[in-house]
Amino acid sequence: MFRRAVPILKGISLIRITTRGFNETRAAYTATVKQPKQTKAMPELNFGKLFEKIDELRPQFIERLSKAVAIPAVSADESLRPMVVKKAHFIKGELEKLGFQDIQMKDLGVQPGPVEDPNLQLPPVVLARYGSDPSKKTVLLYAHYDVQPAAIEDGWESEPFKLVIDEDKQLMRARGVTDDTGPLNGWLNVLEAHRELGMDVPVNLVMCFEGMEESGSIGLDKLIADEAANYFKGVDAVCISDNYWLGTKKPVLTYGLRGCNYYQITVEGPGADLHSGIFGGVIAEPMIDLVKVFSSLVDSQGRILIDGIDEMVAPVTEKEMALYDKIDFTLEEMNAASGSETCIYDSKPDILMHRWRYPSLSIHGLEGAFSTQGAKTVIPSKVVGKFSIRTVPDMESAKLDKLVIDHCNKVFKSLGSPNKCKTELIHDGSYWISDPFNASFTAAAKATKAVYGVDPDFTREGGSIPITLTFETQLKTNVMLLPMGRGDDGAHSINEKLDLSNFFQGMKTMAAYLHYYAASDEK
Ligand SMILES: C[C@H](N)C(=O)N[C@@H](Cc1c[nH]cn1)C(=O)O
Ligand SMILES: [Zn+2]
Ligand SMILES: [Zn+2]
Repeated sequence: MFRRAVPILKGISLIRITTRGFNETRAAYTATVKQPKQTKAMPELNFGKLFEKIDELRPQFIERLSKAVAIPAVSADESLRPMVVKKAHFIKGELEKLGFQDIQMKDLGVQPGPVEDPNLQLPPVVLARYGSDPSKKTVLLYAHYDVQPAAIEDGWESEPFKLVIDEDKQLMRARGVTDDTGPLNGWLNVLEAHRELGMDVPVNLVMCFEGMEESGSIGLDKLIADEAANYFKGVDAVCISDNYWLGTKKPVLTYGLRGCNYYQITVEGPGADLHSGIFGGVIAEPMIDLVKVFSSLVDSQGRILIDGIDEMVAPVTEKEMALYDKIDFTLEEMNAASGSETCIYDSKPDILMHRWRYPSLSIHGLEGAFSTQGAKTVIPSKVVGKFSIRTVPDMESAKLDKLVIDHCNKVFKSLGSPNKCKTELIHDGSYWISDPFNASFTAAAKATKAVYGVDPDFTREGGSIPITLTFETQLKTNVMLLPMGRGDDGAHSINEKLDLSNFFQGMKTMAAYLHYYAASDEK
């Protein structure tokens, strides 16, 4: 290793250090992707002032987050679509205040697929730039401003759309704090800290914030394809902060995601909901048919029962197996995150493989059925069941759809029911797996070390960010996932939280990442 002083970025001192290669975890990654190529020199930077400023701006950052999470931008709820649009405008306002340029609200048109309102408009994609210096690299920062549904009756300790700071636990609670309003705000705050310090932002920024991620990123693929040679021209790297550490202690960088194909099964028969005392045992009940079809999809050990799916999954290699033991994660962390001891597997490799590299099928819910307290003796006339399959290499989406729909049709036919049954895809998003041996991952690893004092683990994510592969293929760039929150944050669940330390350390990591990436010899 050698050190030599190199020119100083405004406000940041810089010492160049050659890197010697890759740690074991990263070397083991070769199991599933290409061989690593050596990344050249990466400088050491001093972030003292920048990190102090991020801490100092705490009241402003909490206020911005509090305003953002107060807007119930639930993309899955058609009746809340105006709120999703309101949040887009809130973000636009913040971008304007922070001096972003070329801010555009991209209209994606009418929402396709099964919707109640055939004229339902998709929420806009918010685009903005900061800087256009041809001598700098350009980083595209993607995040989503929509959130999952949430209601206090689900068991929240406090109103889901009101930011609560729990001083005892040193955390913030509200829908979206970790997924993904907190990280989205993180990028705005990083920019604010630079401006407050009069510090040069070391890269050009292109922001891309969407409002349909939680509903399959409908409409965004086309926008990215259309803008690849326009708004997104010159993007060198894409950074997404929209997932979580695997556990609660060790920071991670993420190089893979599962995909998600989301389906609905509609079973209908009687002309109206009926009295079960009058019609029970006499007419064919849609709910009974639906439960039969549901039960044919998956067993209680999580095994998918649809023929042909297992055959599409890429085989496990020895090299890949060696990777799992090195990851910092325990069954106890898994249980703590689920709030139970209901895990199907007890070994770390089994848990990780079933979370990252095998498909899973989840049954999410029902429309049209009696669902409140009490004992209503009704036969629902039409029920719509929702389920999804998390997809992995090498599953093909269209082939999977055919297997799923043929399976449901076959099982329904075998029931001999006079009802009607239709299975359809609501949305899909591809899995993604990348080569983490590039300048963007190296910069993020350096940033993580600078903030947390440890090397990050390199992980895959069981969840999905549907647009990731599209960025990679359309912009022909690397994508790097830089999570802010922890594995026990309760994303999509009740009492979603973000630890204050993760918010502030996360913003410091984001800031440091931009500087390390700018200073890297490679793109
Ligand atoms: C990981 C990310 N924060 C997330 O929660 N993604 C959603 C996206 C989604 C919704 N429907 C299909 N994909 C998820 O993984 O559920
Ligand atoms: Zn998300
Ligand atoms: Zn989510």
